[in-house]
Amino acid sequence: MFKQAFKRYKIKTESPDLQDVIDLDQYEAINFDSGCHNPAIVPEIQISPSLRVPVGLQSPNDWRCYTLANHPGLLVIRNPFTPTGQRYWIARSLRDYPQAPNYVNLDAKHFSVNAVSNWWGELHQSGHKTVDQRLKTAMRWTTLGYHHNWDTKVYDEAKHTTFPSDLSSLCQYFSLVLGYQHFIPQAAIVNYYPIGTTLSGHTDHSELNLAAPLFSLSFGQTAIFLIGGMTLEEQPTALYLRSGDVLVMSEKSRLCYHAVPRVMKTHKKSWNGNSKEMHEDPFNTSMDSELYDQVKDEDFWMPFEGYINDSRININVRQVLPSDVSQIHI
Ligand SMILES: O=C(O)CCC(=O)C(=O)O
Ligand SMILES: [Fe+2]
Repeated sequence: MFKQAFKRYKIKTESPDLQDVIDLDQYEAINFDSGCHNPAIVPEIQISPSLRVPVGLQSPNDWRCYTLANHPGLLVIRNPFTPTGQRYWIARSLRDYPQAPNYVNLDAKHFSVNAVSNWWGELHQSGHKTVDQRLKTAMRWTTLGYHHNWDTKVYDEAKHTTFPSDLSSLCQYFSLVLGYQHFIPQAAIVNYYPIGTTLSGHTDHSELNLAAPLFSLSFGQTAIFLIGGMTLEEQPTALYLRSGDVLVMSEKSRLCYHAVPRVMKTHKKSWNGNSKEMHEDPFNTSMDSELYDQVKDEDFWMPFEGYINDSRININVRQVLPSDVSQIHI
């Protein structure tokens, strides 16, 4: 069931039938227009009044948060970011996160040492369009914090670097707003999806702590995301994940099969536009405030725009260890 659905959306030669793909924006419009109660909207998010909103996010009072009736534990916060906030995370994911000592999929056999250690810096050096294009599309993932070993599917205490504190604060904020008191971001995979690339069906079960939620941030072009059940036999649900969307896999959905069969061009560039900065007293001091200012400048932003115009970025954040454990014991 899962594999058939994956193939149906992936199909390249013709455009797939998108009728069954859940569009949270449409869904809300239809239900509000007809005045009926929307069962997919999580009725209320409990927000602690003492929590200060990080820079680059809208007030949680303005968030729209959805859950799917047949996938308990799956939540989507529909783009809680401001345009500048999106630009900041896009720039961090491209310029900074792929830098050594973080791990990337690029290897020294096929790419220069500089490209492996500083992909974005290297990308604009060659002066050749085809060389740049090859390097641009070759980047598929970087790992942060505990680095997942894709072959053995284990995390290893020896392969551990500092988790970026800005991303940690952001995800901790999301987790607190949603009522998870003890979430500690310890590992992240940043996935890069040039249009035409996919991620096939899998479950994420390598973490020692499978009770903790998983936070998945989407930026750039739109994904069709498939969420299924605990086995590949169950029929998955398809939904659009758009730029800025925050997907949370918790409880029953934490170990469900999921995939990205397609990345589609969007005409709504929600990372462009005026950010209504709503508070003067931003709390996320771990953010790179220089970068936050720079991304507002169109000249500085241009190369990032060039990348995100035909790619999607996903930042996938997990807690690896049980809350009372400080390292992986071998
Ligand atoms: O790109 C996505 O939305 C999902 C990525 C994912 O499932 C993963 O990194 O494990
Ligand atoms: Fe996954």
